[in-house]
Amino acid sequence: MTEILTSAQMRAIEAAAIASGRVTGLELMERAGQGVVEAVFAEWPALAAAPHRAVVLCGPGSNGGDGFVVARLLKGWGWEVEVFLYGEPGKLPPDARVNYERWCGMGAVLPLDDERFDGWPNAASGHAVIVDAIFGTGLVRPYRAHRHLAMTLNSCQSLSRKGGPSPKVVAVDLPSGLCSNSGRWLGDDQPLDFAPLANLTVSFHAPKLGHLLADGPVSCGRLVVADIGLGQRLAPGAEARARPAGWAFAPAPGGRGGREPGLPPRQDTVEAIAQASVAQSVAKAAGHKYTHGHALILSGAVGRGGAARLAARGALRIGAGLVTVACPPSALIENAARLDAIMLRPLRGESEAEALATLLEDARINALCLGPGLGVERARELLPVALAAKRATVLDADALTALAGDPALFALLHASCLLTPHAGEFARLFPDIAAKLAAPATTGPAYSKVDATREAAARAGCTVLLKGPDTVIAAPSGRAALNAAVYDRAAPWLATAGAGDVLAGILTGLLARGLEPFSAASTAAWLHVEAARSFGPGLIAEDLPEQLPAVLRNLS
Ligand SMILES: NC(=O)C1=CN([C@@H]2O[C@H](COP(=O)(O)OP(=O)(O)OC[C@H]3O[C@@H](n4cnc5c(N)ncnc54)[C@H](O)[C@@H]3O)[C@@H](O)[C@H]2O)[C@@H](O)CC1
Ligand SMILES: [K+]
Repeated sequence: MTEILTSAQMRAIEAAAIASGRVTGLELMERAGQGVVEAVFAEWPALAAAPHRAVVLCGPGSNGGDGFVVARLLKGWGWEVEVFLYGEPGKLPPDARVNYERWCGMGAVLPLDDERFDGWPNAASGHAVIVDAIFGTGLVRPYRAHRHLAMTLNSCQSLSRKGGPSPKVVAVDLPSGLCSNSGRWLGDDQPLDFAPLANLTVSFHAPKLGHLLADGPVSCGRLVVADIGLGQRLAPGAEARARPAGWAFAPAPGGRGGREPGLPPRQDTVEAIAQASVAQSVAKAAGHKYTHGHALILSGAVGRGGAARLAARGALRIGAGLVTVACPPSALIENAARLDAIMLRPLRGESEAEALATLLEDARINALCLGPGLGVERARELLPVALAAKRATVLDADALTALAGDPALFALLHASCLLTPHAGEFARLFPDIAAKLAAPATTGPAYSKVDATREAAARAGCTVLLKGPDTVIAAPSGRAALNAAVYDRAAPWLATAGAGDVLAGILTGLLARGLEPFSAASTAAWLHVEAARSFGPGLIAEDLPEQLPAVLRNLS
C-alpha cells in the first residue's frame, strides 16, 4: 500500500521527523530544493548540459523557502536566476528566512509585481524554466492576487506542452492555488483558464490527494515525488514487488533517506491501490468450482440483456466458479443464444420477485449483481428480495436510480452491499453531499471527492465506489482508497458504453470468490483500468473481460 497524504498528515510526518532529531527543517528544505533541481534535469536532460536562465517565484511560507534553495542551486550550476518574492522577507518562517538570506548573498530579490508578468517571461525571453514556489500545502484561502502571472504561466506551460520553445513551468509541491487535499482550485469559477498550470510538479515524500483528484492531474503536468529522507513511503517490501503506476518516485538527493519504518496506516489515510495487493487478492487457490463462489447477475428484459451479459462475462473471467444470468422468461431464448459457459435461469413464477426468492434459497449463490440493463421498475420490484437475502450485492445503474427515489429501499442496504455510482448517479443518491462537492471551494483544505465518498459510505452503511478517472472507494469505517487512472496510467478508452457493466461484473465475481466489498472494489477498479491499458485505443466493453487473462498473467 502507498499512502496518499493530506496536507495535515504531511505536516505531522515532517514534525515527527524533526522532533525525533533525525533531521532538521532546514535539511528537509535543502533536500526538497535539491529534489526539484534533480527532477528538472531528469525531465529535460538538455538543461543539465549547459547553464540557462530561470525565474524563481517565491511565496511567504516554506514553499517559498524551497524556491530560494532552487534558485541558489541553479545559480551554482552557472544559471542566470531572477528571484521574486510575494510577501515580506521579515515575515518568512525561520528556515525560509535562512534560505532567503543565503540567496541574498548571491543575487537580488524583487517584489512580485503582477503587472511585470503581463506576458513575461515568454517564448522569446530566453528563459528555460519558471519555478512556481509561491504556495504549497499551506494554502488556506484563494490565491487570486496574480492574474497576469497566472495567465503568463498558463500560456507558457501550454506552449511547452505542445513542444514549443516556451519556458517550462515547474511547480514546487503543487501549482500555486491548487488545494492539496481536493485537487480543486480555491476560489475560482473558471479555474483552468486562469490557473498557473505546470509542466512538471515535484512533490515530496508521498503524493498528496490534490495531485490525483479532480483538476490535480491536468494542472500538475507530470508528477515526480522526490524522497527527502522522511522514511518509508510504502508498506514493508511492497516497493520492491510493485509500485503503483501513475507517478514517478525520485530517490533521495545524494542517496540519503533510506527506508526506515514509517508511521502505521491510519483510518484517515487514503490508500493507493498497488499491483502487489491486487495480485494477492486474485490469486486462486486449488478447489472445485463451488469453492470459488456462484455469482448471480439479474438481467434486463428482451433486447436489454447485453449489459448483464457483459457483467456476467467479467464475473466469469475474474474467476467466479459459476456465473448465472437470471432473466425474465421472455428473454430466455435471446440469452441462450449468447451464453455458453454462463448458466441461465428464467425467473418463472407468480412474480419475478418470488422466483428470485426461490432461486436464492440456494445458499451456494453468494454474490448478486443488480442494475446493468435491469430497468428501474424491475429494479424496484427485485431489490427488496435481493437485499433481504443479505448476500454480497453489487448495485449499479438502474438499481441505483431505484434506490435514489425510495428511502425505504435505501434503508434495506446492508454492510455486504457495494454501490458503484458515477457522478450523476451519486448526485441522485446523495444530493446534499454532491452539492457540497460542487459548491465553489473557498477555503483550504477544500471538501474533496474522498470526503464525499466517505460521507456517502457512512450514510449508506456499505462500501461506495465513486467512478471517474479518480475512482474513490470508501467503506463505512472511513477506510478509503483511490484508483487514479491519471498521468501515465490514464485510460481514456474506458469512457465507452458498457465499460461500467463489466466493472460491476468483475466486482461481483470477486465478491463471489470471497473478497470483502472494500477489497473487491479496490481490486476490480485497478484491474478494470489495467485491462483498458493493456488493450489500448479502440477498446470496446466486450474487450475488457477478454483482456483480463493478460493482465492476470502480468501480475505474477
Ligand atoms: N511539510 C514538509 O515536510 C515539508 C514542506 N516543505 C515545503 O513547505 C510547504 C508548506 O509550507 P507552508 O506550510 O509554510 O505553506 P506555504 O508555503 O504553502 O504557504 C503558507 C503561507 O501562506 C499563507 N497563505 C495561505 N494561503 C494564502 C493566500 N491565499 N494568500 C496569501 N497568503 C496565504 C499562510 O498563512 C502561510 O503563511 C510545502 O508545500 C513544501 O513546499 C518542504 O520544505 C519540505 C518539507
Ligand atoms: K507551488
